[in-house]
Amino acid sequence: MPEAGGRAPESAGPAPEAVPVPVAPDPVGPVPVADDGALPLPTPLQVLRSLESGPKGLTEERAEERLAAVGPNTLPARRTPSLPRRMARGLRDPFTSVLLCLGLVSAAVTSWGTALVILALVTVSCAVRTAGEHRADRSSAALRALVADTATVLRRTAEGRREPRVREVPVDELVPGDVIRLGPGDLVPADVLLLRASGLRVHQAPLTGESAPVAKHPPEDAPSLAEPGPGLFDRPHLCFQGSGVASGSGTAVVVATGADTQLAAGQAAARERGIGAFDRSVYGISWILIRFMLLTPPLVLMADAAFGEHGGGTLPFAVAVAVSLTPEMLPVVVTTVLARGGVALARECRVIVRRLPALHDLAAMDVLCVDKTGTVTQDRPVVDRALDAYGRDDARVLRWAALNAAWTLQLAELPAPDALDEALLDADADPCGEDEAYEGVTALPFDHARRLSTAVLRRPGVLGAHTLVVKGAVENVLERCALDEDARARVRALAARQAADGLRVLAVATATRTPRARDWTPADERGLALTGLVTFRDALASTAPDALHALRDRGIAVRLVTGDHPETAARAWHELGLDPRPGSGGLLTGERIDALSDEELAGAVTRTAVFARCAAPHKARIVTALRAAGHTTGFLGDGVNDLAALRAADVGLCPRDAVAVAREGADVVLGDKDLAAVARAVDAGRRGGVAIATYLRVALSSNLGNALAMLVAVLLLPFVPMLPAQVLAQNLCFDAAQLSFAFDRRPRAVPARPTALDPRELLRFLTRFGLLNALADLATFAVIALTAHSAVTGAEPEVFHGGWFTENLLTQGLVILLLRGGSGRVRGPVGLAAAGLGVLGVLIPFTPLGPALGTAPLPPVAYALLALVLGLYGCALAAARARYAARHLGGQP
Ligand SMILES: Nc1ncnc2c1ncn2[C@@H]1O[C@H](COP(=O)(O)OP(=O)(O)OP(=O)(O)O)[C@@H](O)[C@H]1O
Ligand SMILES: [Mg+2]
Repeated sequence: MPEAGGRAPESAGPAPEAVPVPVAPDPVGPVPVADDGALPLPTPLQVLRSLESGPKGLTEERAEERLAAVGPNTLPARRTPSLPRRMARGLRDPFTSVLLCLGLVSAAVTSWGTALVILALVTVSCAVRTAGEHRADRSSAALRALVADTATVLRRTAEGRREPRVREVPVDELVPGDVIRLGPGDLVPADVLLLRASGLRVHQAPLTGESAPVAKHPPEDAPSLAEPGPGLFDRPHLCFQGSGVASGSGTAVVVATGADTQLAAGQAAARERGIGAFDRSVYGISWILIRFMLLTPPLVLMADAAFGEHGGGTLPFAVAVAVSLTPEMLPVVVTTVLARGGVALARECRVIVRRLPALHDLAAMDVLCVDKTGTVTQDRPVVDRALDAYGRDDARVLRWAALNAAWTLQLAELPAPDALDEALLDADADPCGEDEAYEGVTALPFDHARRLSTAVLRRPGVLGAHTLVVKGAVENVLERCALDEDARARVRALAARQAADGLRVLAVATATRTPRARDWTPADERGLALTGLVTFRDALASTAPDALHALRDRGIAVRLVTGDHPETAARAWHELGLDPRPGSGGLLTGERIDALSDEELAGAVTRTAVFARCAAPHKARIVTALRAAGHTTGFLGDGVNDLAALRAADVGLCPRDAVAVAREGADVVLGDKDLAAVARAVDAGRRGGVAIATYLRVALSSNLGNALAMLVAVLLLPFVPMLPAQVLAQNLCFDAAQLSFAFDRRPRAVPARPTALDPRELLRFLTRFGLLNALADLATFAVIALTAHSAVTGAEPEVFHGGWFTENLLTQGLVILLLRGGSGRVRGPVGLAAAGLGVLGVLIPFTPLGPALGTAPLPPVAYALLALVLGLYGCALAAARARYAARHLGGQP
C-alpha cells in the first residue's frame, strides 16, 4: 500500500484552492485531498481511511451517526430567503425603482401627500408579490420531493458484514465517506474522489461554464495525485457536485457534502440560464413604458410654461401623471399568474414547472421536438430475433450480445443497465453460464457518441487470447468490421429491412487479440468479425399518438429527433399517424446535418419532420436552427444525449423518469408517463398568457388615455386639472381592480394557436384604445362645461375634478369588462372589481372623502349626459375590440 505520499494538510499549509476540509465528525480528521502541488498527496486509500470508510463503503449505523453530526447534503443556496430579503429583492424591478425616484422628487418639493401615496403603492405591490412568490415556493418545494434525486451508494448493514448492499438513497442523506456509483446521466451528488472509473466523462458546465465534457479517472498512483492541474476543476480525480455524467461510469468516495462542496462555497458560482423569451418581452415592454414615464413630467411642465400658469401645483401634478402611467402591478400580476398556473398544473396534471416563465414559453411554443426512445415509445424493449449476417436465426449472436451486456454492467460498475442491455439480459438469463465460461477483463461502456459498447473477455485456462465483444448501432459496428463492400451493403440492407418493420437493431461483432498490459481503448475496436444482428421490439406508448395530435391541433408542429436508425424512426413516425412528410425535406440524418451550414440547416429543419442518427450535438443544432428560423421551440427528451438540446430550447421538457441531468436541465417535468400532460401544460401557459396580456392591455390603454387627456386639460384649464391626491387615489383604485386579472377565473376559450407577448402588437393596441379612452375624457369635459353653466374655463375646479373622477372610474370599469376577452359571463373577481370601481366612482364625490380629493358632485343632469357618453364609449369599445381581435389577434379572445 503506497502510504509514503500521505501528508496531512495542516502540515502542508493552507492550500490556495484546496477542497475545503470536510466535515467528517471526530475522530475523523480533515481529509487531505489536494495541496499546492509542492507536496505529495494522499492516496485514495488514505482518504478512505481518514474518513473511516473503506472501498466497500460505510456501515448504515456509521452513515446515520455522521448524518446527524454533519447535517444533510443540501446546498445552502437552495434554502428559502428570509422575508425581509425577499421584500428587498422585490424593490429591484424597474417600475419600483422609477416609482421610488418619483417619490423622492415629490418629497424634495415637499409634496408629502404624493410621496406618501407612492410609498404606499410600492409597499402594497412588494407585499402582494412577496406573498405570491412565497406561496409558489412553498408549493414547488412540496413538488420537488416528487422528483427528488437519489444516489447509488454502497453501504454495509453491519461492521462484521463484508459485502455491501448497493442501494438508492436520497441525495440529502449522503455523508462524507460514502462510496457511490456514478453512471451515464447521473448528477454528481457531492464532491467526490474517484476510486475507479471506466470511460468516465463529466459535464462541468454548471461550475466552469465549459460545455464540452471532460475525462475523469482515478489517480492510478500517488505521483499523479501530486500533479494537480492548473485549476481545482481540472483535476481528473475529483468530480464536483453539480456536474453531470456524460458517459462512462465510476465509483467514488464522497469527500464533501452540503455547505462544504465547491458549488456551495460559491467558488463556482452556479451559472444561471440566460433570460428566456418571456423575460425578454416583459423587459422590452417595461423599458418602453419607463421612457414614456420619464418623458411625461417634462412634457407637462413645458405645456404648463407655454400655455397656462397653474402656479406651484404643476410639478407634483406632473409627477402624479408619470406615476399614473406606470403599470406598477405588472410584476405582481406576472408573478401571481405564473405561480397560480404552476400550482394548478402540479395539482391537476402532475406537471412540475421548474422555471415559472417557462409557462409563457410553452404558450408561445410552435414547434416541439421529441426524442423517440422513452418519450414516444415505452422504453421497454424486448428482444425479437437474433440473426446471422445472412438473416438466418442464430442464437449465438444473442449469447454474445448478452455476454457483452452482462460484463459491461459488471466491470464498468454501472449503477443500472440501460434498457437495451436489460432486454438482452432478460432474453438470455445466464450468459456467463457453464458452456460459455468467459471471464471479464475490462469494459468500454456504451457512449452516445461512439454508439458502441465493448467487453474484453478471456476463457479461464486459455492463455494468450482475449476476446473483444462489440455491440452497437449497425453503421458504427460495420465500419469497424473487416468486410468487403458487398457484404457490408448486404448487412446494411438486412438491418434496414428489420428497422423498417419498426424494430430496433444492434449489430454484434467479435475479435480475438493477444492479451496486453496497457489499457484497452476505443481505438482497439477495429478489424472485427461480424457475428450478426439482434432486433428488439419497443412499442409506442399508447397515449403518444393522441397526445401528439392534440399538440398539432393547438398549432404546434411536432418533430421526431432520435439517435436511432432512420428506418426505425420513419416507421415510428408513421405509426404515430402524423403527416407523413411535411414539405419535401423528408428525413435528415446526423451525417447529413454535419454537412450543412447553419443557414442551410435553418432552411432544412422547417421542411423536415424526422431526424435520425442524431447525437447530442445534432439535437442541439436542430433546436438552435429552428429557433433561428423564428420558431419558439420546445424539446422533450429523457436521456443524457438530450441535455444539450433541452438547454438550447426555449422550453425543455422531460418525463419524470428521465435521467437526473435531463431533469436538472429541463424547465418542465412531466409527473406521469402520459404525454397528454404536455397539451394541458400548453393550455395552462396560454391561459396565463391571456391573463397577463389582458392586464397589460387594460392597464396601459387606460393609463395612456388618461395621460393624454391630462395633457390636453393642462392646455385648456386655468387650474390644475386633477389634484395629485386624486390622480393617485384613482390610480390606487385601478391597481386594486386590475389585480383581479391575476385571480381571474379561466377564460373558457383557450387560444387555439401559440400566443406570445409581442411588444409591437401591444403598442399598436394601446395607442388605439388609449386614444379612444382620451376621446371619452374629452366628451366628459364637454358635458361638465355644458352642465356647470359656464364655459369650461369658468367651471368650478371641484366640480370638474369630481366629474372627471367619476367618469374615469366608470370607464375603467367598462374597460375591465370589455377588454377582458374570453367568452362567458364575467363573474368572480373581475366582475366584482369592475362593479366596485363604478360604485366608488359615483359615490366618493358625495362622501367626506370627496373634498379631501378636491372633488364635488356634478349637477343631476350631468349624470344623465355622462351615462350617455359612457354608453357610447362602451359601444365603441366593444366594436373596436371585436375589429381588433379579428384583424390582429386572429380571432383569439
Ligand atoms: N447499450 C447499448 N449498447 C450498444 N449499443 C447501443 C446501446 N444503447 C443504444 N445503442 C445504439 O446506439 C444508438 C443510439 O443510441 P442513443 O441513445 O444515442 O439514441 P436512442 O436512445 O436510440 O434514441 P433517442 O434519441 O430517441 O432516445 C441506438 O440506436 C443503438 O443502435
Ligand atoms: Mg434516448
